Amino acid sequence: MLIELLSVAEMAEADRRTIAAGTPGLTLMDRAGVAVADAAARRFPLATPGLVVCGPGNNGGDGFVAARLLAQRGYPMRLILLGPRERLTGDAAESAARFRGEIEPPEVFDGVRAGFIVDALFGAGLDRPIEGAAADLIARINGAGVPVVAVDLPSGINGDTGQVMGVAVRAVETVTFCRRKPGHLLLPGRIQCGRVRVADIGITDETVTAVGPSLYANGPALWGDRFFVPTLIDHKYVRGHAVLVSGPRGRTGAIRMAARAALRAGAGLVTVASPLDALDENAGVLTAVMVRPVAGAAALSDLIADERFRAVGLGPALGTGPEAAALVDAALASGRAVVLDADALTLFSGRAGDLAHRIKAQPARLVVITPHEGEFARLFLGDPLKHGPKLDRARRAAARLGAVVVLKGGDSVIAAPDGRAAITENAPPWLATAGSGDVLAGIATAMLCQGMPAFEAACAATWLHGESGREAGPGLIAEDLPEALPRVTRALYEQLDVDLLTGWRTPPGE
Ligand SMILES: NC(=O)C1=CN([C@@H]2O[C@H](COP(=O)(O)OP(=O)(O)OC[C@H]3O[C@@H](n4cnc5c(N)ncnc54)[C@H](OP(=O)(O)O)[C@@H]3O)[C@@H](O)[C@H]2O)[C@@H](O)CC1
Ligand SMILES: [K+]
Repeated sequence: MLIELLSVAEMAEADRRTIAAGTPGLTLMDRAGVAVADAAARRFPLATPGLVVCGPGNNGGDGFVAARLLAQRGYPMRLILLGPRERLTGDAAESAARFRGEIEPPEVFDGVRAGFIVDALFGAGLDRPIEGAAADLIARINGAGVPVVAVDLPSGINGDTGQVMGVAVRAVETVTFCRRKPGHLLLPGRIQCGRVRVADIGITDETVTAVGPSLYANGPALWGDRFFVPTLIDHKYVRGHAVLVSGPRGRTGAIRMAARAALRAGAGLVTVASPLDALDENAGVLTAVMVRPVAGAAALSDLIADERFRAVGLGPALGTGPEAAALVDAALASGRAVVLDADALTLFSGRAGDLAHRIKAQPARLVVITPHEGEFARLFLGDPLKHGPKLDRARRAAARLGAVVVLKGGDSVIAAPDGRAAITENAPPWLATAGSGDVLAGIATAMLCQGMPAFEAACAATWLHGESGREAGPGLIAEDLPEALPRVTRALYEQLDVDLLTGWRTPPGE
């Protein structure tokens, strides 16, 4: 699937440019209607009675086209229009005029015997909460117990945010055009969409590029060319030495999981920097991961002054007292790439400005932060940035902090200070388990350690984390995630055409 995601405004701009370049809007609408009719025909046997529910805009226009085509193909079709027919304008009015069947009012809904419904009420033009007759119609659609194919978006889902605008259709399939929109990936939109199909309606790739999208679906197509793959001639220091900073005695498990994940994710060497009182606890159970006694912030500074330590990860069970704060300061003052998670973020509760100040003191250095919603809310306590749609918040936080932000969840959003962002869609529900975030922090540290740029590193880490969750399957505990990474990495190498004997990537055309 194509990786660019277009905002509603970008899609309208691509549409406008395509029309200006000579393709009539009605042609685009016809192609959209064909794609919807094809999707319905693929799903429902011929002669299944269908009901198309049209709204007052161009989404409804697409519905009129689909109804006409399905009727021509032999489906007994009925069509309901919300609002007076005279309100239809432009291409939608023209498409309504070409529809030969009866246009019925919403009141007849309950009397219609349908085997499927095409939802063409609202798409990209939904701009306020749905109330009254429209809300009532959506409730009836959902209550009908009949599969729904949605045109562009399930009506009620905001295309930019994935949020439900009061009420929303629940579809089994959504047919969208040109590229997916953020609302197809962001929750709860993604669930309401069912399967998403992208139809080509003749908007060229050049037009999409010209519109300048900066949002992507997270996957190897986005960052694969920056993913570090070791070759036969590389020694382990090429992959860097990562440091994970342990919490105090009795709270060391989290960092060991992060450390193991970092090693599995390809860091050349991994060291757990351990307070003295926790040394036995850490050393007793670590083997390939090394342990170093690090007595406080000054000792951490000394350790990572060595440039072979490329990346530092800290936060999981670090603590939130002054000693922990000093450790975070030492990491941020070091010039090494840094991943901040959990307690390292809680330490800056309501003080995002202080964190930004520390990060921006070294603008070229890479910082990734991995808050879940609770940590994000604490970080921006009392700040308007705390409110609003997830994608917006992640982007504004990244710009404010000068760091790449991974705002975690079932639809983790990764945002960079330069405005680029990605939405992750491969996380299985069972990935939300104790310690899962610690593992992600470890993988992210490993990606930075291997020299990936911060945005790509964060995207790759989040994707690998999701894949490992899928690979481990239901019932997983966080310890399973690092163990699933080898299989996930092998599959990724295959996808990236990496020769497993040499680590070389197959040249194009080979
Ligand atoms: N872009 C493309 O390339 C192509 C786009 N195409 C299609 O066009 C669709 C976008 O069409 P669109 O812009 O006309 O918007 P649409 O979703 O029909 O809704 C607008 C209407 O709904 C109304 N309305 C809004 N909110 C409301 C509410 N809460 N409650 C009640 N009413 C509400 C609003 O009314 P008003 O605000 O004027 O009162 C207006 O009448 C897009 O999703 C795709 O399917 C294809 O044809 C192919 C090419
Ligand atoms: K719709």
